[in-house]
Amino acid sequence: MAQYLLALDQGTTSSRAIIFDRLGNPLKQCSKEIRQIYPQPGWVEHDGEEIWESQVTVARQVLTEAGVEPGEIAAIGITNQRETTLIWDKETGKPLYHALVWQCRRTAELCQELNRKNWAEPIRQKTGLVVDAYFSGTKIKWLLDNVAGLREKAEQGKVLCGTVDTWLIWKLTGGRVHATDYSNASRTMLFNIHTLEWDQDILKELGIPRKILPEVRPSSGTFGETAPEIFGASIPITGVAGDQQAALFGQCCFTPGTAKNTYGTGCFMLMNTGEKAIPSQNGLLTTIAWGLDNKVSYALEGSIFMGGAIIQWLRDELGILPHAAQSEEFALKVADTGGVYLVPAFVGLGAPYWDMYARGIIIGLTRGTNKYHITRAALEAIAYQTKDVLAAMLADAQIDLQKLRVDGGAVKNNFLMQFQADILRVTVERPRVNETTALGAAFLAGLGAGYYGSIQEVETICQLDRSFVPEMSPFRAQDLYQGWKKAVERSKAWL
Ligand SMILES: Nc1ncnc2c1ncn2[C@@H]1O[C@H](COP(=O)(O)OP(=O)(O)O)[C@@H](O)[C@H]1O
Ligand SMILES: O=P(O)(O)OC[C@H](O)CO
Repeated sequence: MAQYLLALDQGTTSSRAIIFDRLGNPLKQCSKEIRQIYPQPGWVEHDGEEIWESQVTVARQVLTEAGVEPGEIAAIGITNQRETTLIWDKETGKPLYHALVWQCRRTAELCQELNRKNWAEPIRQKTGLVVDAYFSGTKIKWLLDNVAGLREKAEQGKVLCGTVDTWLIWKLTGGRVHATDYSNASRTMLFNIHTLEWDQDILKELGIPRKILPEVRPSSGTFGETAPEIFGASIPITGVAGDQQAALFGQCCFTPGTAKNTYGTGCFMLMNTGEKAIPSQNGLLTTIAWGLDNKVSYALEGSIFMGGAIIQWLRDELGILPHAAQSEEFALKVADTGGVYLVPAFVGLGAPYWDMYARGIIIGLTRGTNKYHITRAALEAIAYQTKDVLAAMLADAQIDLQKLRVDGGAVKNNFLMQFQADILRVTVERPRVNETTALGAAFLAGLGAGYYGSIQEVETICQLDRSFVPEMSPFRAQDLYQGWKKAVERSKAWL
């Protein structure tokens, strides 16, 4: 009797596998780190074979450790680091180059060229994205232009290309299915998010043959079955979504106006905007949330480069914090930051400022400033950045937000969550299951396999751990936030 769902979560730093029961409880989870390859400053690669090997290893391991037979898995859901691009030989199934990772900046010059050729506006209109090396499109062009013989092979239809989900589907189905889902396609900068087709004009400009790209399918539905030799029995793959969209789904943000923020290394905030693709006037991305029940839902997205990574910096580089978890205790040792602000523009500022020449500052220092003030200022900076993005989102969507759902490694920090609620003036809701990305993939797979009858059934599974309601006076919150805005101005255009 198939009673469980298996989520495969292929992230930037690790491959994970989690088995969930019908009520969304994680039964068992396994993970394996993957190597980060930096061939040149600003270049980031992964080994495609290692992505596959690590993912299949943890999938097998989780089944063994949980004592669950493949036949007890109703369906597999796949979620993945987005934008990262692979290219492989159709015959042998071998990668023809390392995967170019979303963080890789090697195509920045290609993007500037596209901007010079006035592609920014058409690309924004068609794909909802800004022209940036972050997305897959220019990565594919780079591979075709720079890997010897690749363009000819591509023209002859001998190679296949895709994001990490597509690579895993291809491998899991024994090379039978070359497909992706709408949410992943919407991160390539090649996909028209309105007509739901690969865009011929952009493909032509970048010299990418249509035939190397995968078929695009709804996020919930049939993608194929795993080859029997992989797990000892075939398991249907019925859910696929990019990790941030999967987290939005795992947080049950099903209705327009609901939003989640993930506090990991960086922060990614997504708001469901329903069947409307809202163009951003405030530096956010318009993206596809998922395709489900013959409908496509859209989202607005704001990306913050430095989130929990600021805490890692205090720990590893400044050495003033023994463990990330201790940041809460440190912050609570002082009543406030004593007027200190930390603007973590270590790699420039992302949404909504988009200033790549900004650099980090700590400002407002006095003789009385100590490590507790600085730690508190670092945590507060995460909350202020989130407020910046949310303000842009509310301006774009023209709505009011009552609640923000949160997940990721840093949400364990109760001080941060309370301060977030105080600064945003909205209730911050932390879910019972923090593995929302994997849970979202499991939900999509469960719906696609008919394991769950409806989205309403899934909604009953989402449960809260704790809500944080604003306690600080609105005047004080406004005052503090104004200080932040002033500090941000000082960090801009530094280089
Ligand atoms: N208690 C805590 N308070 C603040 N930050 C924390 C805490 N625990 C972990 N973090 C931060 O959360 C991040 C890890 O979260 P995670 O969701 O695992 O990130 P990712 O998926 O990006 O690797 C790290 O940057 C770490 O500094
Ligand atoms: O793998 P993560 O969790 O760092 O997420 C990466 C994002 O999908 C990049 O867009």
